[in-house]
Amino acid sequence: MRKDGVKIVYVLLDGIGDLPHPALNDLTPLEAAYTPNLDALARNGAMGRVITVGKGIAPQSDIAVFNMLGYSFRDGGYVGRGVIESIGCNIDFQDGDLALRGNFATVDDKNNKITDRRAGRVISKEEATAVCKTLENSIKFSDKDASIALVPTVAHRVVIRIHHSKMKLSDKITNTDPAYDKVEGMGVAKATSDDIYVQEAKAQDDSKEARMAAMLVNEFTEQTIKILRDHPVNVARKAAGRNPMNCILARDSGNRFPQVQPINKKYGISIGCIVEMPVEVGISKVLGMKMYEAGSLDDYELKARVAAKSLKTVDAVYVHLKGPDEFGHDGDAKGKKRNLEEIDKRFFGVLAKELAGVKNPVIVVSGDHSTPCIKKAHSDDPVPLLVSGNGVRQDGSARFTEGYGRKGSLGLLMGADVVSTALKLATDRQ
Ligand SMILES: O=C(O)[C@@H](CO)OP(=O)(O)O
Repeated sequence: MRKDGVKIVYVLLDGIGDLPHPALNDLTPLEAAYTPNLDALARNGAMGRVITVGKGIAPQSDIAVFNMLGYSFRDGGYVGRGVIESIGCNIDFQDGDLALRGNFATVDDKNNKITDRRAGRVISKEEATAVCKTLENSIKFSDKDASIALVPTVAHRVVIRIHHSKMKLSDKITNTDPAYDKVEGMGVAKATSDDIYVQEAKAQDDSKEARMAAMLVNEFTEQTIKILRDHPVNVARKAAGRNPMNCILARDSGNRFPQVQPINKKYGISIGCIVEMPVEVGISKVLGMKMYEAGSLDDYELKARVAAKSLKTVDAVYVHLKGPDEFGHDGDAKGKKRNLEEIDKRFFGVLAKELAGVKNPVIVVSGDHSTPCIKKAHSDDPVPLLVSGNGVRQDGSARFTEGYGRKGSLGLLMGADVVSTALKLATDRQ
C-alpha cells in the first residue's frame, strides 16, 4: 500500500453519537442540525458506524481515543486515565505513584451526597489553583511517607498524584466517583441515578500496596471535604449563589507509564494533532504525535487553518473537538444541535476552503463515544464514521448522521480498525 502523497485530516467529535430527543422532534442532534459542509463531505464519500472500544462498553474519552487511533489495550494492559492526564499536565509522576483523574464537585457535607459532579462546571483557574494549594498544604496522611500533588487542568477537572516514599502504590482500587467504573483498567460510564453518594475507595486485592492506596485516597477525600467546607473560594461561591467546589471525586487510578509503539512507526506515516484537553494531550505525548497549537477549545476557524497547514509537514493530522460532549452530559439537545452547526460552519466550512491547495486530501470524521442527551452520560451506542475525498467510492450517503452511518457501505467497524481502514481507502487510489 503506497502511502506517499497521503494527506488525511482525521476529526474526532467528542461525544458525537446521540439518540432521538423529544426537544428535537425525536431527531438526534446531528439529524436536527443544519450541517451543509459535513453533508457535502458525506455525499463525496462513504459512511459506516464504529463500536469504539467494545460491545456494551460506554467508554470514557481516554480509552476511546486510544482505540480510535488503533490502540485497543485488550490485553488488560491499560494504565488508566489518571496516568494519561498526569502526562498531559506534566505533573511529576513516576512508576509506583498513584495518579487519578479528579472532579471538583459539590456535595452535601452532612451525608456526602453529590449534588453536582462538576460543581456547576464554571470554575476559574484562580479558584482551582487556590483550592489545590490549600489542600496540598493542609492534607496530612496518617502515613508520614505519603504525599500529594494536585494540578487543576480544565474547568472542573483536576489531576491527583499520591506518592509514597517507601512503597509502590497499587492501582487495584475502586473509584470514589460513582459515575464511572474501572473495567480492566478502562474507565466505563455507569448509568447514573439521582441517589449518588461519594464512594469509599476499596482495595481490589489483598496486597498491602492496594490497601494502602485505598486508605490514602479515602483520607484524601475525607480531609478535602472538611478543609473546603469554609474555604474562602467556597464562601465567595456560595455568596454568589454558585455551587461550592467542596469535594474532589477520584477515578481511573493508575501507577505506571504506558509502553506503546509510537504511532508514526505503527502506520508508517507521520501523524500530528490538534488537541487541548489534558487527556488528549496526554495521549498525543504517549503516542509521540507532533502537537500543533490552535487556540482554545472553540477556536474552530484557527483549528481548521492550522490543520490544513500542518499537512505541509505531516501526512495526517488528528483533530479533537470537545464541544458536543458537554451538551450531552448536561442533557442539552438544542445546545448540542447548535454546537454541531457551529462546528460545521466554523471548522468544516473553513477547512474545505483551506484544503483547496492540498492534493487529494481525505477527510475522516467520527467520534470517541456517544453521549446521548437523554442519558446525560456516555453510552455504548456506535458513533457514525465518514471517509471522504480522493475518490473514495461514494455510497449514496447524503448527510453525516447516525442513520446514514447505519446504512453506509463501510458497515460496522471496531475503533481500533478505523485508521487502518481509512488509510487503505486513502491509498487505494494512489
Ligand atoms: O472530563 C470530561 O469531559 C468528562 C468525560 O470525559 O468527564 P466528566 O463526566 O467527569 O465531566
